[in-house]
Amino acid sequence: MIEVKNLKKGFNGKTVIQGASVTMEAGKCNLIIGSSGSGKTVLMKCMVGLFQPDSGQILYGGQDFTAMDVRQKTEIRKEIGMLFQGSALFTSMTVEENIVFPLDMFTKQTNKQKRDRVNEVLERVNLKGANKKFPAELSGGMMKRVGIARAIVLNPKYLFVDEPNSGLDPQTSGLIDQLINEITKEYNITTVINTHDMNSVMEIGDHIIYMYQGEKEWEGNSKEIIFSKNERLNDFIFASEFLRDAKDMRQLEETGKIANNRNMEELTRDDAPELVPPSDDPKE
Ligand SMILES: Nc1ncnc2c1ncn2[C@@H]1O[C@H](COP(=O)(O)OP(=O)(O)OP(=O)(O)O)[C@@H](O)[C@H]1O
Repeated sequence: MIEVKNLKKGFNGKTVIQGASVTMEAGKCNLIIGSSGSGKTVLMKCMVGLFQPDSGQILYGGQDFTAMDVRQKTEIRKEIGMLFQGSALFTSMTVEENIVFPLDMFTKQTNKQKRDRVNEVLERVNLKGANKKFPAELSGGMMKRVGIARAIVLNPKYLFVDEPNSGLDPQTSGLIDQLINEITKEYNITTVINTHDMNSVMEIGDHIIYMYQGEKEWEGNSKEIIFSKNERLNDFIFASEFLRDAKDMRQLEETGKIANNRNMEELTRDDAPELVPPSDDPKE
């Protein structure tokens, strides 16, 4: 679990994060959403220690990361896996060399142990045997999977993923989301994802934080987001006409004003009660 308490961060006198408080839960995909410039990346960079907050606290498993010295912060960083935009693979290194990099940095494992671990994570991301390939030989989705393999090679407790679906087609995006979601549950990782992708929000949004102008405006899960009454959030997620229509349909279904498929089956059974159209008479 990661707790962010009253976090503030600004640049050149302009406050970007205005006292955000939020908890990232273990074993869940915690999604940060919000329009461009709302502070999602700055919040994430503060959490992983790439930016020093102006004030507030970030607690990893109850320990205050912001108050730690360099040695203590390094210990926490060993527990953090990161996948930032574009996969950020080293292009001159093979897949295996890319994945072994954190093991070289942070462990004293033997070559055999490292090779075994690389093979294990490659298998986990369905890239068995891709060890000797170079990034240029891989598709965008495969590169993301190598990035995920590298991010989990140290068995992290925390996983940070920035825009996992950027540059991917919808189907590949779905597969990457699925993989991140499975890994999160399998290893009980606290996963934090910055995303603009509404499919991800609906598919893997165990816990969603909506940022608006540097503050947490709303939080909830993928079921609650559809019924939220928060106007700013609704303007953001239902920006497209299509999604607005889909939302209206879903609300009507939920409130029983229209028959969904299941109701329709029940209503058309031979023994179903006779359908009586609703009356327009205001007295009834
Ligand atoms: N290093 C920096 N120096 C100065 N200002 C910065 C810096 N990093 C971010 N900002 C400013 O902080 C604000 C929030 O930026 P941030 O990148 O967090 O937005 P975002 O919500 O992640 O946007 P996007 O969805 O486009 O990635 C922006 O106004 C940006 O210009």
